[in-house]
Amino acid sequence: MSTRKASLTDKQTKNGTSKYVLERCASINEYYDIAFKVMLLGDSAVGKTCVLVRFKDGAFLGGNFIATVGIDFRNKVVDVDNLKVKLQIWDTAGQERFRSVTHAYYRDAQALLLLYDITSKSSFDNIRAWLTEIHDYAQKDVVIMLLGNKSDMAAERVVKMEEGEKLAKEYGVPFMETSAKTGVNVELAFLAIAKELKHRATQQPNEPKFQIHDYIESQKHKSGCCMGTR
Ligand SMILES: Nc1nc2c(ncn2[C@@H]2O[C@H](COP(=O)(O)OP(=O)(O)OP(=O)(O)O)[C@@H](O)[C@H]2O)c(=O)[nH]1
Repeated sequence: MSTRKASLTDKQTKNGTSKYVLERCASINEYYDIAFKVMLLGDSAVGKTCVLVRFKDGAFLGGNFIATVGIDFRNKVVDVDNLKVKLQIWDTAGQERFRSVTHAYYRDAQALLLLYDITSKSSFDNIRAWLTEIHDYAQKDVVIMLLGNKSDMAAERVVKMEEGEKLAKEYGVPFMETSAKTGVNVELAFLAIAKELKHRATQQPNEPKFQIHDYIESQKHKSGCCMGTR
């Protein structure tokens, strides 16, 4: 598939860390009970690839920024209430010229992580346009989460956390600030999504609905870390 010109592979090869490619191959056969497709969306350079690599490998892809070409994916299996949940996470190119490629993938996604960069006002202002695209191309009941990334860059911040919260509230979606560099809230974001999707897929009629906002709040308090989570 020509459009899956592996962005991660490109980046990793250029950074001399091709072990990621091998790890991806090894993980393909990992056992799982249930699988979901998750997509990362947002402007170019907001940190989508770095958030994915942080979640998958616990590492930060620093150094020169190399834009994703087209779309690529990586798998990660997480435990949710004694079930192995495989997240197939699609990393999309934020650049406008790849938009028609990524549109084709929206309809298969059960969850979308929509990112902006807290040091980039334009990436935040474009969130409304991204939500319009989501409305046009994604499934009606897709799970959406808004992430304000690069929370470690406090000195360069131009988007207040309250602005992110307000926008998320307006659209009724969960929100948190993340840092692919320090790892703050990255795992929590994906786990919350995995739990929501698992509950939707397996919920019995008399079972209470999973409350993703409450879950995020409870985890935030449990970890004693509240920086950047709402
Ligand atoms: N300080 C800091 N830098 C980050 C963070 N996340 C990403 N970056 C940097 O931001 C730049 C862009 O990151 P990418 O993950 O490649 O951005 P992207 O959204 O995948 O960009 P496209 O592939 O063009 O869509 C890189 O130089 C990263 O090192 C973060 O949380 N903190």
